[in-house]
Amino acid sequence: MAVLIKNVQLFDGRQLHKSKDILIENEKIVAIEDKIDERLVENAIEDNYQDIVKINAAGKLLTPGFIDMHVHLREPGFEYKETIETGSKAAAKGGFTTIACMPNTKPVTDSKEIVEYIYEKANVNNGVKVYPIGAITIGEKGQELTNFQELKDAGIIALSDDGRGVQNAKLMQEAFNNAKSLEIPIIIHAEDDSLAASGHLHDGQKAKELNIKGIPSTSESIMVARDILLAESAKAHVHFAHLSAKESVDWIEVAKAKGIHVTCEVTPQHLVMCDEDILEDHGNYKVNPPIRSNEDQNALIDALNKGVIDIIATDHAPHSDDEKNSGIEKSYFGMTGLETAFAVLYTKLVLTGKISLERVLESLTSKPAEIFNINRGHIFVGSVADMVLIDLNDKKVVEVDKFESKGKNSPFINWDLHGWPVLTMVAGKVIYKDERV
Ligand SMILES: NC(=O)N[C@@H](CC(=O)O)C(=O)O
Ligand SMILES: [Zn+2]
Ligand SMILES: [Zn+2]
Repeated sequence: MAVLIKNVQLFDGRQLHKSKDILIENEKIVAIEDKIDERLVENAIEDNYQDIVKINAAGKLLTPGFIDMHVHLREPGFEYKETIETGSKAAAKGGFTTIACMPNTKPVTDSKEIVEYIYEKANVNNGVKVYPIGAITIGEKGQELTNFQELKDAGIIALSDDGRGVQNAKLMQEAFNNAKSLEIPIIIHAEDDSLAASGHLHDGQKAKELNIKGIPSTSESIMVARDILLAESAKAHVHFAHLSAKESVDWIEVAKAKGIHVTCEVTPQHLVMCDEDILEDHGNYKVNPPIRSNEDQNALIDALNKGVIDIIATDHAPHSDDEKNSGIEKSYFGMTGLETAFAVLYTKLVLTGKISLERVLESLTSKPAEIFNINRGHIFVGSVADMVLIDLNDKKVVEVDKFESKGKNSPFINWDLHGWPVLTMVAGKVIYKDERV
């Protein structure tokens, strides 16, 4: 099987090219040229008894398949919220071809059995590559470290207690020391429980207005500062999940300048919203860390532009309607995001001139690949054909009824967005296609 994509704007993982033709044979990209002569291709392919699919992609953008290092697939244990299968379908529709899933499942991904279970389930789906993330502590209880060697041997890509912060500094120091000796990155959910103290929204104007208990920025930034220090002393790689506060970003800038091995991510929701955008007391606006002030939002955008923030990750966190539809105080934390991520970023950041298209694309492709050592994220001759075709001019209102994800808890419902993935391919095989392509 061969695919010839013609006249497409190409982002190769580093830069944009105006118009290219790309030939894919079997799993790989075999040619990228300004013009590929179709007759030559047809002859070559007939000789090899292959079928050829031609796609005229004039006006569309082709990029490496997106890589999302922060997804909650909820399996095992919370299949009513999402399964590996429904999450993989949502990923494909959103243009993601590689995702890493967080360990706050039931049971928690704290043993090789659960890692193996996820790999088994993931491989029977549409081809989206799923990497499990193992827990730092047993049951994510923050008391006893898991067996990092066993988890590494089973194939985890990183360690995290996402969903909660590890409160005990001594235990965290030990975790960094062990992770360093095995060269495993640790992804930090930065939250100090005593400061967060069961708040629900950013501790600012909106929380006051709605008379809802706030979560101060210091609950995040104190842990960012602590874990920079602990990672520094262990010489380990620390990656911070879903940054929300200006002060956290300031500490990361300092740490990077000192040469500490620190990387971090930001979510689309924290980049495009601030607490003033919370229009009603609805659970869909509730996420941990909370959507913070406009000043924080601007600091996050600025940091992504400067490279202080390295990558974008969705923190796709599906929940059931019952868990989200009874007001902010009673709802669970978390937002779905795989299917809307690119259109949200493109419409609210690229079209408004706040961030360049290249920077957004790089943050979703080559940068996460580089940081987590994944052999994807580029479109070069010889690379595996994990790619997504995007119609930048396509404009649609977000309708959750059309989501592949079981989670309908999106803060972007009814947003009018440009730039939708229309075809997603893994190793040369089409795994999602808009009916109009
Ligand atoms: N982000 C969230 O608000 N929720 C996540 C947990 C997490 O990412 O910390 C979840 O698992 O639902
Ligand atoms: Zn988290
Ligand atoms: Zn998360």
